[in-house]
Parts: sequence; C-alpha cells; structure tokens
Amino acid sequence: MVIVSTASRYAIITGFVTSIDGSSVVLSSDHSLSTTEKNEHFDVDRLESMGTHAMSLASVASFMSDDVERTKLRRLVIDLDEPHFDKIPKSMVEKVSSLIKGLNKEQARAVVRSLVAKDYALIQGLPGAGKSTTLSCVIRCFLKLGQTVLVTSHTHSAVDNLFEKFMNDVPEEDLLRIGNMYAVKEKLAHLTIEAKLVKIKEDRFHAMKQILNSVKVVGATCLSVNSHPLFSFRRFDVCLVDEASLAVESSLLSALSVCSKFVLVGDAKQLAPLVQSREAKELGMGISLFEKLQKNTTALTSLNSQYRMNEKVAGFSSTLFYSGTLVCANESIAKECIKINSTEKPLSRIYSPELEHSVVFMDTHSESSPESQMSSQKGSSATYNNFEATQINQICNKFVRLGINPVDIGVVCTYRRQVDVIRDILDEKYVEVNTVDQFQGRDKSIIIWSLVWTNSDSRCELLHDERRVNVALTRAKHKLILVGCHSSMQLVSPIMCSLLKLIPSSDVVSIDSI
Ligand SMILES: Nc1ncnc2c1ncn2[C@@H]1O[C@H](COP(=O)(O)OP(=O)(O)OP(=O)(O)O)[C@@H](O)[C@H]1O
Repeated sequence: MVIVSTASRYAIITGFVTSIDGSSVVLSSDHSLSTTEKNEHFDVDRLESMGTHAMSLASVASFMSDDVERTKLRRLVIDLDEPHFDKIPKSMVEKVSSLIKGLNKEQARAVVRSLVAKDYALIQGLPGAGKSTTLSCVIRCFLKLGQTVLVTSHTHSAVDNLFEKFMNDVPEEDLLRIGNMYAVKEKLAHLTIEAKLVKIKEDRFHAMKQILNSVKVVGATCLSVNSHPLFSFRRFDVCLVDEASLAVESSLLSALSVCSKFVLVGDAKQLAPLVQSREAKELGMGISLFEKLQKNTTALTSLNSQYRMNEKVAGFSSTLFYSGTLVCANESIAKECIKINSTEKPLSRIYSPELEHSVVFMDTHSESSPESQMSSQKGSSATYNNFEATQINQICNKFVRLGINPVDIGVVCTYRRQVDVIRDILDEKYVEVNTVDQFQGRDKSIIIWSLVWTNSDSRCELLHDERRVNVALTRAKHKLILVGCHSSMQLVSPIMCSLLKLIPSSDVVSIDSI
C-alpha cells in the first residue's frame, strides 16, 4: 500500500501499486487524482498498514495541506482562534421554531448556537441531559435550512445510536450510512450504499454516483472519512461529532477538514480518549479536541438539567464533579425511586426503596470473612474478587424476589476480569454486567458497582481516574449500591475518599449485619 502527496497537499490518496517499469508506476485507488494540477510532481510513499494509527497519521498529514479550508481549520484547532457567531435571523427562527418546541431552554440555546456558529460550537452534555435529543434536533434544523451534514463519532455504535434518533423524521433518500452492511445496526442496514444499490438493476455505477452526490446527511465513523471515496469530491456544510470528548484529536481531523464548520458534543468530565502510551499521554494525546477548545468559553453551551437520576443519585456527581450544577430536569425525576413488593420491615438499607437511601455502601470487609480479599494476578487486568461476586449475586437474587425485573439491574465493574467472574456466578442471566467504560452513555434503574480493590498499600489506577468514577456514579436512575471494602476505599484515592465522605455512616451496611 502507498500514500500519494504533492508539494502542497499531503496524503491525497492511498492505493496499491499494480505495476512498475523503468518509466512509470501504476497505482489503483478508489480516490481520484483529477483535482491536482497537470504535470504536478507526486511523491509516493510506502505505507506499512492502514490500521488506526496509520489512518490517524494520514489524517494529520492531510490536515497540514496548504489550502484555504485547512489553513482556517488550523487557526481554530491549533492556534485556538476565537470562533465567531452570527445573530439569529428572524427567517431562521420561523423555519426551526417548530422543531425546537419540545426542548428545554438549555437544549434550545445549544441548538441555536450551533445554527448561528460560523466556525464551531461546543455542547457540553452532563450525564443524562439529553445530548442525543439535542443533537438530533440540530441535524433536523440544519436540514430544514437546506444544509448538508456529516454525522460522525469514534465508533459505529455511537453513529448508529444518533441516526436512530432522527432517521424516521428524514426522507430515506437523504440519508447515507457509510460502513459495511454488517458493521452497522440492523435497523440502519438499509441506509448503506450496498443496500441502496441492491434495488438497482442497471448502470449501478451511475446510480452510485448519483446517490453519493445527492445525500444530505451522511453518517460515518471519523476514521472511515479517511478512506471513503465520497470525501474526495464532496464537502459538507457542517460536521457533527457525538461523544467528541472520547475521540483522539487526530482521528477527527479528516472529518473536520471536509466541512465548513463543526459542532462537538461531549463532556470533558466523563471518559477521555483511551491512550495507552504513558509518554503520548504526558505529551497531551489524552486531551480531546473538545476539552482543548473549551478554553474559548463563548463557543460552549452546557446542558445541566438531567432526565436520568433521582436527586440523591445525581447529588453525588453534582457535588464532586460539577460544582452543584447538575440538576434534575423536573420534580418527578428528582423524586423517583425503585418500587418493590415487600412486607419485610425494616428492610436492609441495601434494598430500601426510600429516596433517602438511594445510595448505599455495602462493606464487604469482615473479620469473620477473610475470603473478602481480592485476588490479583500480574497486572490490573487480572484483578478480581470472588467473595464480592458472590455477595452481588445474592443482592441481585433478592431484588428479583422483591419484584424488580432483572433487566433493570446493572452491575458495573472497575475491572474487566471481574465482569467474567460475576457473569459466571450470576443466577439471573438478564442482569447486565459490564465495565465502567462499556456503561458510558447507558443507564439502569439499579446499579451495583463492584469495586474489587481491597489493598491499601499499592496504587489502583482505575479508582484514581476521576472521570471513570464519575461515569460509574451516573449510571443508576434510582438506586446505587457500592460493594467493596470501605476502609480500603478511604485510602485508595482522593476521589474515592471524597465520595465516601458524602455517604452517611448509617448508609454503610456491614456484611455482618445482613
Ligand atoms: N427536553 C426533554 N424533555 C423530556 N425528556 C427529555 C428531554 N431531553 C431528553 N429527554 C429524555 O432524557 C433521556 C436522556 O436523553 P438522551 O438519550 O438524549 O441523553 P444523553 O445525554 O444522550 O444521554 P447520555 O448521558 O447517556 O449520553 C431520554 O429518555 C430522553 O427522552
């Protein structure tokens, strides 16, 4: 595989060498070189692979090209030039007001700022505050104003989730989902080019060109923008990036380069881009473009009213991470609790349906149960706690006996290995067990957080990570049960210590008492 550049534009195409002789090199590529000058000098570099890193590198190289669009983009994302906004014209208000109607004030403001942005807008969505609801409205408004939209994110599932929110409100012929029919959700498979072409019997090449030229909303992962031919001949009015705080900056550059302006949606207090190299992290690769651009506060609107957690559950994250700004959208969300069928009184606080006891800690440390210690085999990926898993199984069984549907219970694990240990032990197979990272963007009525760690002498990276702690704390709608060793948690990290201070001692339930 090779990558082709000119003196002024890097990484114009990637392709394969099909033949070489003394005077020529023949390449095959799905992108055209027709936009380059005649007799231009081409540099052909060998590319070892087209994996994620190579694609990101190609994206950075192309971003450095000497053209008007990329020069403007570099001023925004490297020099951090202040973005500009227009005033909202009356004609625009008339066109979009019916679409904005169902939104709350913050959401409506975020939509309007996105529409009038000349360069970019940022939407910070606190947990459960309606990021996807807002973004899907932004997309419909742009369409109503006759603009074309590229919808992107770092994973297929994030793009699919957003598409699902608005696809029924947009004519099918205006939508294209880029990606293999089998990589995208079944519900969206009919929007891929493969599926659209199945119906066409004659001159498919012409039909494909027509589809690619006419679609108004295109959904693609940010890395696939590097390799899909559509982006070599079409630009879009706006690029919308969902979960932007999770994407490595370089992976977004190609998508931003083919659009006139962009809207990033995310939350810098939730998970950051996953960067394994410590050196790269120290050099800033773990800082997302979303977080970096927040320096320009004029670009930022924040969605603080959330529709997920009751006031007790939300209060923890609000106090620890958002200086009290994360609030419940209305009174019924604020007061909602689990509903159970029990005549048993008093019920242990673990199972209590009272709002007051929505967040409890089950302390597994016990002199009479030395088996409560975790096990660790070489590195954190193999850290688990069998005793804690057994306790969690009992908690789930009891909730189900009390009338809770198992699909409304989730077990969030600090460690990947603990997910397998709990899944093996669990009697209720419809209880979902997953890592904190897998639960981002999702919720359950009851969340049981398996903390695992019972060691106070060594460092536990995962429980030092404030963003990961925030995600774990904001998945429960009505009841959050932390299961672990209370004394170890007080020492494991400053954030866990601050968290425990918010749980009254009466809501710390000892294993010996149940
Ligand atoms: N303005 C609104 N009025 C009523 N309900 C709303 C409003 N906005 C969002 N919701 C509801 O809040 C819930 C969360 O919305 P949504 O899925 O858009 O949130 P999100 O911010 O994308 O979630 P996450 O934090 O998980 O990423 C949904 O059930 C949605 O219907």
